[in-house]
Amino acid sequence: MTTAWQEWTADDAANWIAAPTADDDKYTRGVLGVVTGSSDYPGAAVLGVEAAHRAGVGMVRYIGRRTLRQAVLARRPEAVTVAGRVQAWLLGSGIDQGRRSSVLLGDLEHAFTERVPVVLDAGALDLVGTRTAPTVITPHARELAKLLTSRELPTSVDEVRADPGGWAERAAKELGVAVLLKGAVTHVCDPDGDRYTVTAPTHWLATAGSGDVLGGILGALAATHHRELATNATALTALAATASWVQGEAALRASATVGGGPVTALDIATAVPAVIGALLER
Ligand SMILES: NC(=O)C1=CN([C@@H]2O[C@H](COP(=O)(O)OP(=O)(O)OC[C@H]3O[C@@H](n4cnc5c(N)ncnc54)[C@H](OP(=O)(O)O)[C@@H]3O)[C@@H](O)[C@H]2O)[C@@H](O)CC1
Ligand SMILES: Nc1ncnc2c1ncn2[C@@H]1O[C@H](COP(=O)(O)OP(=O)(O)O)[C@@H](O)[C@H]1O
Repeated sequence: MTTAWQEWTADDAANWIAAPTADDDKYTRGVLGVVTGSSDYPGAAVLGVEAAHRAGVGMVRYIGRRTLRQAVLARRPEAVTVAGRVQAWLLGSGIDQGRRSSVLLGDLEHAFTERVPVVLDAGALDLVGTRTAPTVITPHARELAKLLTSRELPTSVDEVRADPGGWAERAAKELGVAVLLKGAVTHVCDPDGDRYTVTAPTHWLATAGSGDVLGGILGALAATHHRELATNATALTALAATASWVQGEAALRASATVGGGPVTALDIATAVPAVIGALLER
């Protein structure tokens, strides 16, 4: 029997926020490794790292070429640009799949060898299934259509948009990973049959870089729940729904501060701590 899609709520999201304790340090709280951005899209690297910090990760290790490291550090001096151990990876935002250098491809593939949870976005989506690490993919409709077509499940962006839940489910089953399909209603599901929708509370969310912010939030949540994910990979699905909920609520809050007006991706990231604070108070 197929279960209905369940709308993710504030109470659901509140169950998936990890607050630090007296026993914690930055490492136990979770370190997120990030391989994102490119000379075409340096901003995606900045936005993802910014959002991860705002979502309460212990530390971010950003891996990328010098100009990207400089851009990230200009916004977030807290970021560490030295390779080392991480508890989760965020890969691909702002990367063009067709223009990956061998060094970049090496960095992306190396991330997979560690068997820690991986968030795959944009230019790293094609790596799905190449390793067994717990994985969540975060495509929009066009990216999902392209990915499925490349895996001998031909479809089009129009077909995905007409039945986003159906295609998200098919992708989860075919690829064997959790899927977060972005849209005005975001569909999150996994091969085990967990199925959640997250309805955007404001359409101002649809702004350039908003998805890069989502990737940072989700990466941070995966890193801060690394212990739980080690024994329960399906937690990644709940964390993905939570990240989408936090992103939407942050956009709503940011918009409220300007009388319901427009927000930028950076505004969304900046509003994330207040959303997390409110969830912890519930
Ligand atoms: N600040 C940053 O660093 C940002 C970085 N970003 C990063 O960018 C990367 C690419 O992500 P994406 O989703 O934009 O690209 P993609 O899936 O290839 O789709 C392209 C499609 O869009 C269409 N299209 C283009 N212009 C259009 C127009 N004016 N009006 C209408 N349609 C238009 C175009 O159609 P065409 O022009 O070919 O007809 C094509 O179908 C990704 O890595 C992401 O992380 C973003 O987050 C933004 C902020
Ligand atoms: N009409 C809409 N209303 C509200 N949110 C939307 C709408 N369309 C898209 N979104 C959200 O906006 C974000 C766009 O992300 P994405 O497509 O990756 O763009 P970008 O690559 O510019 O970051 C996603 O989180 C998606 O769920």
